[in-house]
Amino acid sequence: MGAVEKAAPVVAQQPMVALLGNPNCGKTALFNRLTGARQKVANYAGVTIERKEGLFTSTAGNSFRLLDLPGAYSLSAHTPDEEITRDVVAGLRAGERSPDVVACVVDATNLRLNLRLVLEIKRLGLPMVLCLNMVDVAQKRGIVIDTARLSQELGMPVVETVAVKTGGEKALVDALDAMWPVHQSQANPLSAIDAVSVEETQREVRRILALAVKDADDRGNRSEKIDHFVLHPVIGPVILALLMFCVFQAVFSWAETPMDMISGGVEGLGAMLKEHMADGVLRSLLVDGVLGGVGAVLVFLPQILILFFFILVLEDCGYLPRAAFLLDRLMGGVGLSGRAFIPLLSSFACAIPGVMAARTIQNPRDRIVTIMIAPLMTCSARLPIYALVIAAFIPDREVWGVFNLQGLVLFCLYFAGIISAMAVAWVMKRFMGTKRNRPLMLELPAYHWPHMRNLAIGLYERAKIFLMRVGTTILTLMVLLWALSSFPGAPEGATQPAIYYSVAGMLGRALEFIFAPIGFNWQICIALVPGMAAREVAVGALGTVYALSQTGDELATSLAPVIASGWGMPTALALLAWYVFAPQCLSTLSVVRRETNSMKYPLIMAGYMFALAYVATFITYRTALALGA
Ligand SMILES: Nc1nc2c(ncn2[C@@H]2O[C@H](COP(=O)(O)OP(=O)(O)OP(=O)(O)O)[C@@H](O)[C@H]2O)c(=O)[nH]1
Ligand SMILES: [Mg+2]
Repeated sequence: MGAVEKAAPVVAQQPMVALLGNPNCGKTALFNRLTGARQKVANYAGVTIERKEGLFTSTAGNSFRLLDLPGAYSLSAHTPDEEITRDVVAGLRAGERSPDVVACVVDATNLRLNLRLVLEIKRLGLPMVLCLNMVDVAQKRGIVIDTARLSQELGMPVVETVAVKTGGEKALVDALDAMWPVHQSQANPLSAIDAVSVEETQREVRRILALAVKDADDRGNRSEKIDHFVLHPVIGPVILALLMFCVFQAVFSWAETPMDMISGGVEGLGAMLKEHMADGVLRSLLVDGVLGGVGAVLVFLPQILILFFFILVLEDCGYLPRAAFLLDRLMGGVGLSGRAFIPLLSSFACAIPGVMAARTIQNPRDRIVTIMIAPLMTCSARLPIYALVIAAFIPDREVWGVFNLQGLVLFCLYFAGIISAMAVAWVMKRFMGTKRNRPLMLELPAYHWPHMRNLAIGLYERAKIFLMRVGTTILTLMVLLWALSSFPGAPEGATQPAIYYSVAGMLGRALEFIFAPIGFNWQICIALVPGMAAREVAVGALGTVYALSQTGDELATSLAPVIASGWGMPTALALLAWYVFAPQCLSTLSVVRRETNSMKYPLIMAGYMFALAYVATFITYRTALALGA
């Protein structure tokens, strides 16, 4: 081997270091710590699995490229994620440079599971360094690892890292520096891995563990004590429900001040424009189109961030896999596997990553059903609509002394989405024929306090995505809608506001035939048209439509009071029901087409969701009318 290495030339550009390891061992945390903001996120060519690459410069001034690979349990790939990881390290992916160094990241508290992959990768013969990550947790649990011995047994440098601590990555950087200059090398064929049986690998893992690791008696540790309650068959679900409940309460009560500040700012800006600009087309475009539309969506940033703050905290401290575990039985009841939990949970952010995450489900029927119900989970784009209508119609008061009524309604809307998703899954499973599912086997990580840096990065990314959408898609659609709503102008002797006679007004009135039975007026109908492209656009559209509907010269203040005086309670409830079900997101439908590689599923999805939406809205509206709400 030495002779071969001497002959190999030094890597010409910056060497490529690949971070590889089991899911959840801290690769991404390490990646973020090493690269900071110097990262590029894209997809692997032809598939929708995220590819993260970054750059970093070591203390010695050497510069490396870093690749964050999808987590894998084994190189004999079982899931599309694992396939990518295998192909990239083995240099089998066209257009993808194979790594020059593999930094294998392992969870130091779970070497028994993690070392198997290490041994597999070692057989590829690439230069390697082993990162014992989470040594902070290992230490606390009294796990003592003899790194020198481990390094000797594995035949590679072994370093200890704490990816969530400043400076916790230093040992890895030093180890990479020690490998400088990096020589070109070629991975052995994958058959080298298959040649060794799983049992043999397992035996080798046990042998090494016996030599290098002393595990203090693990029983009675903190996580297990906590899990005694959290995973309890009765107490567990109660805790889960309470937690979720508090989250939705907070979404309303904490967001109030920042929302007031944003809408105050938007209004102030509008007032300033009105004062300093002559009345005319440009002023109307800026005030009614841009500020009225975009401003109406922008105020929901605080609520979205608060919701994600909680989701990220729960994920980071290790609660989410437990929730999956708790819900496995519930999902089993409708014929879904617990594996569907993660895709469905992601769908609360947005159905698109959810649909893509369904790739990790091996059973094709389960996968299809999961994809089909993902858009029923309440995505963050619905939040603006829900929040707007709730703020306008649901009184902000206490119920039973503890709960805030607005939060309670929001909770119910989320719940309605979940329940109907389960019902649809159950029906689809009937149609497709049933098949028994194996119970969920999940690695439950130890609980730990969430890390500020991870939280901050997660929230920053959410905010960026939201603001990008506001600045691009929503802004464009708003300007377009403003144009459609402004021309042609009102005829002589008009009795209605000008928008009533515009192209959009005509369109809205035409649609009223379909939507009047479920309680929507022509303003809502207009807003639904651009709202077909993406849900939150409808809020902006209502902003524009109502800004242009204002008669006289008074300023269109925030939207909530305007709709509160314009709609009845039945219409408000009907609109909420509509948004629980309506398939108003073209991007989701196109991703479903791509992921299922057929037009059939997006069409079925759009069809069943429209039908559900219409029926649910009809019932809601008629019931509310009958009850005299
Ligand atoms: N205490 C502690 N926690 C860590 C450490 N490294 C990572 N974590 C936490 O472990 C969790 C998983 O980390 P990630 O970086 O997302 O793991 P990953 O390997 O990228 O996971 P996948 O992308 O799903 O394969 C996060 O909650 C981190 O905050 C560490 O060294 N110490
Ligand atoms: Mg990761």
